[in-house]
Amino acid sequence: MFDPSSFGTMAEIVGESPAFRCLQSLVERVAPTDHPLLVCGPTGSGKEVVARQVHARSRSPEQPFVDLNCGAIPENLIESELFGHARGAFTGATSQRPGYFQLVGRGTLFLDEIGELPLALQPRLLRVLETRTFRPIGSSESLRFEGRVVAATHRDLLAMVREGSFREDLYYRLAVFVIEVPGLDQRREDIPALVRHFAARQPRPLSFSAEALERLTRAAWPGHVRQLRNLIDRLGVLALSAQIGVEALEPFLAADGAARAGQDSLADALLALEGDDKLLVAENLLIDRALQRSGGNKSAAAQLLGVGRKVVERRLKSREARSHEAETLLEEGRQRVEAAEFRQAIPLLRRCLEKLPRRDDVRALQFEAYRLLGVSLRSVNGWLCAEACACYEAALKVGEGLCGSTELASMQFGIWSTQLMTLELGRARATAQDMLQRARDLGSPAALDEAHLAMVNTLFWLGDCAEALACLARGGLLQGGRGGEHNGLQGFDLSALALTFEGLAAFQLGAFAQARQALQRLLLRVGEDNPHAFNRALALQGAAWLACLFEDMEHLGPLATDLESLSEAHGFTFYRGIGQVFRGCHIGSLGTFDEAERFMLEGYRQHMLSHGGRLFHSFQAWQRGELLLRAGRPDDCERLLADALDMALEHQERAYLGELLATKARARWAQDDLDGAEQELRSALSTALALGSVSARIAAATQLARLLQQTRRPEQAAELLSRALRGVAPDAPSPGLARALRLLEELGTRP
Ligand SMILES: Nc1ncnc2c1ncn2[C@@H]1O[C@H](COP(=O)(O)OP(=O)(O)OP(=O)(O)O)[C@@H](O)[C@H]1O
Repeated sequence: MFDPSSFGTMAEIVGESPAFRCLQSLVERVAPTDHPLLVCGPTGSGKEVVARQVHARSRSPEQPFVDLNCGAIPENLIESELFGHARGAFTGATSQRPGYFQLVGRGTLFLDEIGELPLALQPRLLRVLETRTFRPIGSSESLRFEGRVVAATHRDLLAMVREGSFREDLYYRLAVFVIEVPGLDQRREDIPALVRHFAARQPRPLSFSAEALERLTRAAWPGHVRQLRNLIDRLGVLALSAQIGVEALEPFLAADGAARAGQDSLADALLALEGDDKLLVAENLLIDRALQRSGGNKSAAAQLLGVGRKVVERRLKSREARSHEAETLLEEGRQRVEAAEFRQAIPLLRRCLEKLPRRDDVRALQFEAYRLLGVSLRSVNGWLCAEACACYEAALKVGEGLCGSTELASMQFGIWSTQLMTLELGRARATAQDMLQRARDLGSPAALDEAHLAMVNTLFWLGDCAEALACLARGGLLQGGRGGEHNGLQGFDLSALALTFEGLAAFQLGAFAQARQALQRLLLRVGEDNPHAFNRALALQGAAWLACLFEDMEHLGPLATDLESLSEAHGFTFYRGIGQVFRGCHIGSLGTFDEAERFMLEGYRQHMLSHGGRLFHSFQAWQRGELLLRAGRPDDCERLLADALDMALEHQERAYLGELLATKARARWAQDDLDGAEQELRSALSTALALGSVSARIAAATQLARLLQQTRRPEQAAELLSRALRGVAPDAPSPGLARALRLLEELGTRP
């Protein structure tokens, strides 16, 4: 609602967990831009608090923060609330009334529950975002919208787009930056600080014993921070003493649980249980619980269940028969897997899982069945198979506390790598977070190094290079971990991966000397005699990638060829694809455009995309776009990059977002659309600033300065370029920086 008292106020925001820090670092970077934002997260997780924080850190915190809940206002009123109306616009409009687009001024319009915005109004909101103008109902005059829209939702908007209840074009307009607020279950480390924060706000400040805090940290919070805050508020009023121990807490937690244990939620919980036949699952649960409560006495259990003893006996018998059948199927499945007959193993293991009851005493069988099914599916369908990944996830869940932690950590690595390859970056980050936790509990340096690298790799693709470098530093993995072997649980050479991501992240952050050092170290590793083919491929990949960024064609050619042939010989399909893309980059630099394009297309489509892998798409699209520009095909380049941008936005893959935007802008320029190119270059520049990508900032600013120079605005060009280069160390410059410095001199300004 419009609340003038809320100008610039910011609720205190509490959180220190890695997931929360990630969120904060994104907020810091996007807040000072004027891009629309989409804040996602479960109900009660703190989306509005984050939106207020964005406002408080925006360029105009003194302007209003206007909050409209799209789900709470009747459909027929939303339009006039948003746009306002002229006098006499409709019956009852006795005077002119300004809408939120006007009232917000240069402030923030927070559209909560954007998923509830009626379909009919969605194109109108899109128009405002695109043209920055709007017309009140019944008025002939257009007004300018000068504020910024921050939308929030707890719904899966992309799923709504797919089913047609939310417009795709509006989604992409809003989702340039998506801020995902993690639920409390993904940041339990924050619970103690939140408890203390809410406790201190009570009229009678509360204090909690260590055990009570521990109990709260372990409890389930389906209503997230709001539910936790409500519980502390209730304790503040009703607890007998201000010192809260576990005994004082327990009744409140139980009441909280009971309050939500309505019949609907009970049924929902049963429906969410695993197994195809939910009725059978529910029946088993009831029988087991009744037997447990009656100490195994079947007559007493039958009484509790409200049936005769014979019924209980019959059900138990048929259950035993099913278990026996499941065991036989599992044994047959195992034999098939051992004989590498994976295709035949799959139906056996599927049937085994159908027959197994969901009971604690058969967890070991379930774990084994899921694990073997995962292995078989992966062997038949490749390691990006979603069902295989789901099997590993299920095995991980039932295997918790049952089998060796190292085995579980390996399984989690498999899940993470599939999520990363398929660009499910939000889920990959959550898995990497769990991996870190598990590795710490396990106390295994190899698992910890692996988990750190999983996080670094994910952060890089999410476009958070500063956090990626910080994570490498926290894991002691800068400069490849300096000395000592760094092999993960899977036996990979983690030092080569650490150097690769250090180099890539440093390059994006403008720390070119650090990036060059990483390249040198990788080149040394490539030169070493390495009997482990996969580890050699990792080092080749890193070196080739950095050589490509530094336009070091002398090294790139042989590195790319080696990577391609080594991967082909050993069946590393994905790396073969990467090798071909780099070869394309090298051949393109020699001016053989058609052949270069063929290599790039084949590498990406045949060896990556056709196996479901989408990682690397932005890099290859950027490089292919550059090639098309040089080949004089700007219209093809523009089309390619528009698609690549859609994909990047859909997956929140921001590693090369600024570069994609800048190259696309140049394609428009090459088609003589100077105005369009200028606008897009400005947007590329502000995106690069928001992402903290110095390389993309330099590229966009250099092109924009050239355009300004060409359109007779040399002073503006010099001013813009020297501002963009501020703070960038000129030593060991990247080719892009060297070009920018040359242009600056040409414009008569000293760097
Ligand atoms: N990180 C945090 N630090 C302190 N308080 C928080 C934090 N996150 C949420 N809260 C508090 O939790 C409550 C719920 O937060 P908020 O209203 O922002 O959630 P929401 O995700 O927008 O919920 P909904 O989806 O229902 O609109 C508020 O009282 C808010 O002050």
